[in-house]
Amino acid sequence: MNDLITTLGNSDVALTLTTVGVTVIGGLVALLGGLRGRDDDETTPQAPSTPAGPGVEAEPGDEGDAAEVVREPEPAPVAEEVAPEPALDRPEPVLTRMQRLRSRLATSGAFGQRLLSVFGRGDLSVEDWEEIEDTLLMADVGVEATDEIMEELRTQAKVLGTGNVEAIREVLRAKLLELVNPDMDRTLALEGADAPGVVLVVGVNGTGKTTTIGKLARILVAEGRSVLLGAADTFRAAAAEQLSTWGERVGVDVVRSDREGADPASVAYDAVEQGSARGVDVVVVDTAGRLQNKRDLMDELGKVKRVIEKKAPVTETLLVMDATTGQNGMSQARLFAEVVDITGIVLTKLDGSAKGGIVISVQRELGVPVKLVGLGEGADDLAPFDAAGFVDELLSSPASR
Ligand SMILES: Nc1nc2c(ncn2[C@@H]2O[C@H](COP(=O)(O)OP(=O)(O)OP(=O)(O)O)[C@@H](O)[C@H]2O)c(=O)[nH]1
Repeated sequence: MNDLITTLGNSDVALTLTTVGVTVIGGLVALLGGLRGRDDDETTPQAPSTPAGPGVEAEPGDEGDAAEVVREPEPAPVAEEVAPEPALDRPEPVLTRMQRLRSRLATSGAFGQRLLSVFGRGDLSVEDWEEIEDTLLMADVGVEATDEIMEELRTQAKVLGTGNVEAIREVLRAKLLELVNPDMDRTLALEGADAPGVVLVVGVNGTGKTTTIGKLARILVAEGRSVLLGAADTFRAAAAEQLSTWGERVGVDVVRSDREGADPASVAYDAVEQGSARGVDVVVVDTAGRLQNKRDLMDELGKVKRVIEKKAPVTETLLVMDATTGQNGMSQARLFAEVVDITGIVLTKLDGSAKGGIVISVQRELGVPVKLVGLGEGADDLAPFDAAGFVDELLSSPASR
């Protein structure tokens, strides 16, 4: 019908037919919407994105007709929700995305560059060494790793001379690389055995969990995988809405309950069950991260995981962490790690943080690799974490970027 509308739109007669077509679509959509409204108490999958949206939007001169549909008194709220459905996005390929994001990472977390500028002063005073230590601590590298780096720098500075910035850059590069650990396996486990891969996403609300899932869905779609999302953050209805919006943009369905406070484990189960039935490659499940106390969290996340695993094993459990929250974020991360087996960390908001060192401290603390980094609010601002690239950017001079 999409093609039909687009083709017919080139003649006057067709314009009339198109108008009828749009109205019929609007009516059907309203009908479906009405049914959905009555199903409020059930966990219902979102209707798949209809391809009519792009066709209708591409039609020049159709705006008035579409607006008419929206103005109809009866179906108005639903038509309003569905009629302006955007054309499917074409997610940016991962490689392009990484190149674009590297400069943003550099300008935000470049504490390495600040350290090198101190060495550029030549003979270092006690105050200069303190400044180096403070810079590392302020960047959330952590006390232990800071001690290690300081020791290495003091030793090597004696041998190489503090003013030899290029040689010190190499020392610092080697040490940071060792601490970031390029040997950790950062691939996402997305392959289920005779079942979809299941990615469970946990973390405190506000860290960027839902946004990250939206961005991750785009990456997976760009890689040619079929995806289904599960909105098991039932604590806040807006979270499911937000997830649906992300899903619609790349043509990914969302299994959700419209009832606030529905059982998260049952939504998660439905998502995995439907994912299996449809034969999708990956199901990504969003969860609520309220932290009233450890017991509640353990009960809720534990149950979600147990119930999902009646259907298929969870292949990847990602902890989403806000890089700007420093030590507070670290203690939350520790708590989540006690409650579920974290297999990877997503570090968000690295663009707004001068604390790139959190990569080192969180990996060291949890023994789990940072697998993805969020570098902005844009749809394609999520990239796989690349240890060597990260360290190089920390140390690169602004002129070389
Ligand atoms: N600058 C920046 N902002 C981000 C990034 N990731 C997420 N955000 C923003 O952080 C805010 C919170 O993101 P959400 O995805 O709603 O957080 P959440 O953890 O899902 O929280 P709930 O929806 O309450 O469960 C939003 O304004 C996002 O746009 C990032 O990498 N960089």
